[in-house]
Amino acid sequence: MKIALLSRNGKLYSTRRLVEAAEARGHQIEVVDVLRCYMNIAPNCTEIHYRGRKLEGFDAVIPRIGASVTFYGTAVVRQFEMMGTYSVNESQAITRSRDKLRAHQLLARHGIGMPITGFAHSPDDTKDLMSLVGKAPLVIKLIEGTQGQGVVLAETDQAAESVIDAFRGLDAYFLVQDFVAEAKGADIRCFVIGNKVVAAMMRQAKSGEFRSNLHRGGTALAVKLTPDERRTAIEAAKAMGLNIAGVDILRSNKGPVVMEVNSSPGLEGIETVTQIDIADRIIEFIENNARQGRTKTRGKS
Ligand SMILES: Nc1ncnc2c1ncn2[C@@H]1O[C@H](COP(=O)(O)OP(=O)(O)OP(=O)(O)O)[C@@H](O)[C@H]1O
Ligand SMILES: [Mg+2]
Ligand SMILES: [Mg+2]
Repeated sequence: MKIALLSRNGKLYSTRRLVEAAEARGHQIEVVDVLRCYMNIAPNCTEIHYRGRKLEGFDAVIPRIGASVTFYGTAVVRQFEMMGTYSVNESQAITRSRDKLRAHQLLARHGIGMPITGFAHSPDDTKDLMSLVGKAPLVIKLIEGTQGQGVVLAETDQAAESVIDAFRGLDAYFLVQDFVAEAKGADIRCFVIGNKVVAAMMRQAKSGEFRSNLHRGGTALAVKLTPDERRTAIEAAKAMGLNIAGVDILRSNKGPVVMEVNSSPGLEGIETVTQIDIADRIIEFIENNARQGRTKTRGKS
């Protein structure tokens, strides 16, 4: 197969591993910087150009779209889909999971467990919104944060109100969530490929911190999932329409609750901790599923 790996940086661990795995399985793979793709958008003529040449003949695309380039990155993936090229994660699915508001609505619609979550626009509704979600401690997070940035724990109702006012002052969209204290600063990253969880790790926040992100000094170890956790992760990925997903869940008193679904989950932490060759499993999945024209996006050329 000829595979395009959409990634901004060929030196990243995940990018290097996917290239290695594809080549080891006898495929041709090219790392393509998504921001250097440009498109000819005309009736009955769908093309992508890259550094002075036309990109063509690809059997599959692996999108690794960073949060800061979602808008342009998904447009490029959509263009590939319009050309009939199979994308292992579709543009629509990436867009769905990136927007935390939309993602939570979809999870709720599918009856998947999540922390009690509220959204509001007007400052006049802050008090009532807080009463819907429950009493402090509350977690307040920006809709488009990553690596734990913009995720705040408010220990009292007063602190919660101040944080909400501050976010509003910045014109930022955020959600208000019930704090799952019983998770004790640990969350579980489930790596889903197709309809299987192929690897999982638990991330524990450093002491004095409630955010378990490795970027915030958390540590990771392999973990055995319960059948309920496994099912929840698979259903969450399916609700987004993602074939490859990193589903983050918390162990709450009412069972597993999903915090977010990542469409470009990193490989470094989880491959290191579990010693599972996830890159190889991704390429294997593509071998079994990539077909010309297998995309839900309309308007194939
Ligand atoms: N409702 C909650 N209850 C308890 N802990 C929480 C809650 N929400 C978030 N956390 C903790 O804060 C961390 C960061 O939250 P979240 O994953 O939502 O933010 P993020 O900025 O999107 O991070 P990521 O880099 O994983 O995308 C979580 O990994 C978890 O440890
Ligand atoms: Mg996130
Ligand atoms: Mg997270």
